[in-house]
This record gives sequence, structure tokens and C-alpha cells, in this order.
Amino acid sequence: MKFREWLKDLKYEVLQGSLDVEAEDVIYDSRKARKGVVFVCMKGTRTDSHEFIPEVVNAGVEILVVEQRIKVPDGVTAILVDHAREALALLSAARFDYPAEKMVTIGVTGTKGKTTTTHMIKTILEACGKKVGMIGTTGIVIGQDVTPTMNTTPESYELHLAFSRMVEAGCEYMVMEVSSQAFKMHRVDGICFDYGLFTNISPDHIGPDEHQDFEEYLFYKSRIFCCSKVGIMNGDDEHWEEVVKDASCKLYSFSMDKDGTDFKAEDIRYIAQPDFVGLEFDIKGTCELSVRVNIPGRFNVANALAAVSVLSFLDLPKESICHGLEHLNVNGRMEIVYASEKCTVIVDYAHNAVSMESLLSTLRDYHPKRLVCVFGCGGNRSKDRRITMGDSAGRLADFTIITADNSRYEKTEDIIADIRGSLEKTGGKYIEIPDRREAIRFSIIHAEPGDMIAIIGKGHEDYQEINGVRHHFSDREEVLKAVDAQLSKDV
Ligand SMILES: CC(=O)N[C@H]1[C@@H](OP(=O)(O)OP(=O)(O)OC[C@H]2O[C@@H](n3ccc(=O)[nH]c3=O)[C@H](O)[C@@H]2O)O[C@H](CO)[C@@H](O)[C@@H]1O[C@H](C)C(=O)N[C@@H](C)C(=O)N[C@H](CCC(=O)O)C(=O)O
Ligand SMILES: Nc1ncnc2c1ncn2[C@@H]1O[C@H](COP(=O)(O)OP(=O)(O)OP(=O)(O)O)[C@@H](O)[C@H]1O
Repeated sequence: MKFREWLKDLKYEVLQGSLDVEAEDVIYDSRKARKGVVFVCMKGTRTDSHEFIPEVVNAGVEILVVEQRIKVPDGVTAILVDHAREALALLSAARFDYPAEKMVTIGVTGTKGKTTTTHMIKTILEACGKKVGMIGTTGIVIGQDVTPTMNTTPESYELHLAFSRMVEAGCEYMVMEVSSQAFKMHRVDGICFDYGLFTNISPDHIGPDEHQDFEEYLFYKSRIFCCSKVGIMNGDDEHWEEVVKDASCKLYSFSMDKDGTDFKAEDIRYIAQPDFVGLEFDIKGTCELSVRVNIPGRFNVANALAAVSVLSFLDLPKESICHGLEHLNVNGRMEIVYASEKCTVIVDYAHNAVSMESLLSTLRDYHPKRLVCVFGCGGNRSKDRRITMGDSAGRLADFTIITADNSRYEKTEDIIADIRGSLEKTGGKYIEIPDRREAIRFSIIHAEPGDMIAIIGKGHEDYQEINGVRHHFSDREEVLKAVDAQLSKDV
């Protein structure tokens, strides 16, 4: 392929050489340099890869994309662009022959609910017999094949490579999480989603290497409605007007509270029975449907509404949508690991105050005999989380077991002491069991009939990180082991 043929969507200036040179791939890491590839130089947060130009040219690279008007070695072709990350995105799309355009694409953004909603969409589409590719916190998922990724939304080159693998595997649909950082770092430039979904926004990801302030965070998140054909917004979000301000697509909204939205949830019922823990509600408006969702929590009404809103445009059988929602499996997100007359045990990924607060509040909607929570906080991360999560647990749980959660290089006991400080002020009841396995066992051995036990913080993660080493640990496995041990004693 001639390099020129990859440039049709890009604004550039030729600094040197011919655009008719042959190009076979695009790279953005000097360590992958070889003959035949285009090297895109990027100013990163740590490294400015323009400094690797002599090295990559030595390794055989003959085509460069640069962001600075600099002197490049003789004999190479170089083009100058305004934003190298945007160039990487557009070149990658061209390199893989625009694979995103060969599928129905759904982009999901929002502070919370991205993973849950993308899983819901995937499960329902599969229940309708469709082949779906998915990208997000769980990695790149194509059928049974899961490739872990460094970022929730990977770099643009990795995205287009994944899209092309999906097309090759016969996927008709692609659903992905789009982080605000992805918009900021141009990872999704050039993609026009068929459907763009916005779950909600609250302050998060503000700090070094992320967003300068909430305003910037909101600006980047709301870009979803500037790169989608159809946009779907949470009409209950307190920032919705600011979010849709620059929208350039046709917009629809969903809501649990507001009449007049396109998809409205009504008559929400919280169900906790040994054979079904979850939600039932009716959807009114553009789509009329009565659904059962097998994961609990008021916010999962919003997630399910968001998923159904998108899917209602795809002409799918209503029975299959309902079947999909009733048989969801979202690893570590409000996952019911065990339910009986004795107790219900839930594993969830809430790892900040906002999600902890909404999680515990909504579990109270199920009127458990006692709401018991088992949680800790990560070491070498914001200390504020320990205070705010301790406060939520103290106010909202009937009993808390404070334990370990990725202590990293800190002492678990010190992290627990920080949590205890705020929990104690609420007057909430608690004990401390630093060993997470023991903490989980204790919660199950001492369960009282009608208890709901929420094991919080790790969700799908299958490790505990201590002193830089990841040790295998799964909340789900520990719950099941403890339940088995207890059941055999009870018999
Ligand atoms: C702050 C940030 O977003 N950084 C991302 C960025 O890294 P960077 O470009 O700044 O890295 P850098 O080390 O300065 O390197 C600059 C350039 O030099 C190149 N290089 C570097 C070394 C070398 O020897 N040769 C070389 O060519 C690199 O390949 C790169 O092209 O581009 C990388 C490749 O795409 C990302 O992996 C990396 O994400 C880091 C790991 C990260 O932590 N990002 C977080 C903030 C993030 O993106 N989070 C969101 C949100 C998650 C959520 O919602 O929970 C996500 O989507 O994951
Ligand atoms: N719509 C929602 N509103 C508020 N909280 C939610 C919502 N959906 C899920 N949660 C809570 O947030 C946690 C993370 O959910 P999920 O992984 O779906 O969100 P995410 O947007 O992918 O989050 P992250 O960026 O932290 O990976 C869940 O375990 C649950 O406690």
C-alpha cells in the first residue's frame, strides 16, 4: 500500500520525501521499529518519542509522522501534523481498512455503569443469536477469546486491530467502553459510533495525568455526542443539560424519574427470593416492555434502561431482550454469588465513596434482616477513600467487617485504622479482620436468616496486591468455599 492512501482523512504538511513510498504497518513505540512501518512520534506524559527518530531510522524505518517542525534524517519521508495521536488514530483506521464501519458500533461512556451496561448489551445481543465483539475493563472479548488490555479504552491502533479481528471473526456488532481519557488522548478519533450512550457523570478521574478539573472531565465525556449518529442520555443526571450542549447527533433519553423521556422505567420492584434476586420494572415510551433483571440495585435499572434503549433501535425480538436481561452474568458487578433462605451474598466492584453509597443504599431497598458489608481500601491510593467509604459503611450497613484490599506497600493495619477512624464516628457496628479470606468466612459463618452480605471492592479482580506482588485471590471463590464448608457443617 502506498503511504499516500492512508492519508485521505488527515491534515498534514509534507516536510520531506515522497508519499508514494510503500507502507505496511503503523507503530507508535520505537521498540517495534522495522523496515516498512510508519513511526508516529508522540509527546507523552513521560517520554517525547521524537527523541527516538535516529534509533528507529537506524532500525529501517523510512516514514515518520511528527508533531514538531524538526530536522529529520536524509532519505526518509516525514509529514508534520497538528496532533500525532489523532494522526495515529486516522492512520490506524486506514491501515486496517476502516473495520469499525463494517459493524454496528456502540460506544458507552459515563463515570459508573460502563462495564455493566456493555456486558448487558453483549449478553442480550447474544441471546438474539448475534455475534458481538466487546472492549472495556475486561479486555478485548471476541467469542471465548479474551485479550487483557492496559487501558479500559486501548490506544487507537489496538482498537482498529481489535475491530479488524472482530470483523474477521464474523462479529456484526461491537460494543465498547469509552473513557474520558480516551477522548482526551484521541484514541477514538475518526470513529463515528452508530449509537453513543452516556450513563452518568460525577467527579472522578481528576488529578495528575487525568483531568485538570470536573469541567474538563465533563467536556471530554460529553464528546460521545459529537462522534455518534444516535445519542442516548440519562435524563436523570444532574448535569445532563451541560452534557448535551454540544451534541451533533439525534438525541434520546432514558429515566427512572422524569416523565416525557423516551424510555421511562415505571413500577420498579426489588425482588429478593432464594431463586431470584434482582429487579422487575416496566419500560414505557418509545419501547414498551416488562423486564426482569437478575442483578440487584436501583442503578442497575438505569444500566438496563440504557442497554434496552440502544437495543430497541436494532429490531430485535422482545422475548430475546427479556431473556437476556433475566440471564445476565456480569462478573463482579452486583454479582449474586450465593442466595438461600439463610442469606444472600453479593460481590461488587464499588471502590469509591459514590459507588459504595449507592450500592449500600440500594441494598437497603431489599429490606434485609441485616446488611453486612466486608470491605477494605487499597494502599498507596487516595486516603480520602478510606474516610468516605468508612463513613458510608458506618451509616448504611448494620454491621461492617473491615479487612484488606490490595494493601500494596502499606500495612493493612494502618489502612484499617484510617477506615476505623471515620466509621467509629458514625456509631456503626464493626469488627476488624485483616485477613480477607477470614473476613469473608466470618461473614458467612455468622450470617443470620435474611442477611444480605456485600463483599465490596474487588469485584472481578482475581488477585491481592501485596508489596508489589499479585497473589491469586477471588472473592467469588472464597465465598463459595466458605458456603460449602458451612453447609457441610449444617447438614
Ligand atoms: C496518562 C495516559 O493516559 N497515558 C497513556 C499514554 O501514555 P503516554 O503516551 O503518556 O506514555 P509515555 O510513556 O510518555 O510514552 C510516549 C510515547 O513514547 C513512546 N515510547 C516510549 C518509550 C520508548 O522506549 N519508546 C517509545 O517509542 C510510547 O509508545 C508513546 O507513544 O498512552 C499509552 C498508550 O495508549 C497509555 O497506555 C497510557 O495510559 C496510562 C497507562 C494510564 O494510566 N492511563 C489512564 C489515566 C487511563 O487512560 N485511564 C482510562 C480510564 C479508566 C477508567 O475509566 O477507569 C482508560 O481508558 O484506561
Ligand atoms: N449506573 C450506575 N450508577 C452508579 N453506580 C453504579 C452504576 N453501575 C454500577 N455502579 C457501581 O459502580 C461499580 C462499577 O460499575 P461498572 O464497572 O459497571 O462501572 P464502570 O463505569 O465500568 O467503572 P470503572 O470506570 O470504575 O471501571 C459497580 O460495582 C457498582 O457498585
